[in-house]
Amino acid sequence: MADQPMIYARGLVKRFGKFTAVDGIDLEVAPGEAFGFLGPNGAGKSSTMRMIGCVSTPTSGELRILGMDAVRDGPRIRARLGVCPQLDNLDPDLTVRENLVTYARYFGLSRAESRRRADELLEFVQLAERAGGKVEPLSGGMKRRLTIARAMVNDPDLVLLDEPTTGLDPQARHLLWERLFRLKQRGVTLVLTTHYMDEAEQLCDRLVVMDGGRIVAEGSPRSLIETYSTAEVVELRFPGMPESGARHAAALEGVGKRVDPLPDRVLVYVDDGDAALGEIQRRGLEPSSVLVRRSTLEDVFLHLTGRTLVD
Ligand SMILES: Nc1ncnc2c1ncn2[C@@H]1O[C@H](COP(=O)(O)OP(=O)(O)OP(=O)(O)O)[C@@H](O)[C@H]1O
Repeated sequence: MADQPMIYARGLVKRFGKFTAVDGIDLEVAPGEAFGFLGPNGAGKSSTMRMIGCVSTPTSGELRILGMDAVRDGPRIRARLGVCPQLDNLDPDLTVRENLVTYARYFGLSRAESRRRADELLEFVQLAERAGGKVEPLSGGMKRRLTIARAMVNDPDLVLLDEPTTGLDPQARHLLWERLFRLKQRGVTLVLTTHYMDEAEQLCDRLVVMDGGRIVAEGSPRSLIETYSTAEVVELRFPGMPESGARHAAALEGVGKRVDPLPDRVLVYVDDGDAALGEIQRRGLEPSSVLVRRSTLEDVFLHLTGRTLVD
């Protein structure tokens, strides 16, 4: 049981009519891992998560969650999952604490146990002082934290988070990441979807990059960057872009390992940013702005698909 994967999928497919949203994916998530699905809108991340959460039936393929069959054992699996959906579905008529207590009661906890569990979780997500207030006035970040607390009510083995920080401001995102990191430290297996490369880099031990319903790459953030990108990226903006982009990209050929013209900038993939800047100067190119940065998962995605993660 200890070595059994939390999630095991082989040839997993989800079709909606003739449309294939998830196109034969293989997955294994180990206990205690923080695992991510990174991809743009429409990549098939949510469709996969809904099958893992046993609220959507696979069209074909094998899917085992916590060692059980996702189709046959749905109710038993769901009882041991924590689910944080993309849209918060908190009850606006209840107080913050009552949202958790009501949920805990579904899982068979007594009223006293439910209140104790709710207070402990509100402490954990730093909402204790809002316990008696209504949900409505909470900020977006607070509502997300409350949704995460609710997902933890049944002390789940596996927590599924669908785009946990979409729509939140940077401060709220960082606070949420910090709390999720604590959960990970407690040994909870986290599975999340995101189209934010920084979120995937911060939280995930391992991830799959999804595009068009398929897995296009898999590994740790670091190994993906090492495999599919270079150590550094030089970002150059030129006057007259986007029209002048192709011309400037051609003039940059050979400066690094790869040149990618985007509408608003040209990316040059290099091992050594300083050496590349020297070469750019020698070639007499005159960008209006220059930035040297380290490679990210966004660069990996661009390399694999020719597109950016977020439009
Ligand atoms: N119930 C449905 N009926 C028909 N098509 C669907 C349904 N659910 C999802 N799709 C389609 O399947 C594709 C994958 O959707 P999915 O929500 O899994 O993508 P995603 O990667 O999670 O993107 P997002 O970030 O927008 O949630 C999309 O083209 C979507 O329109």
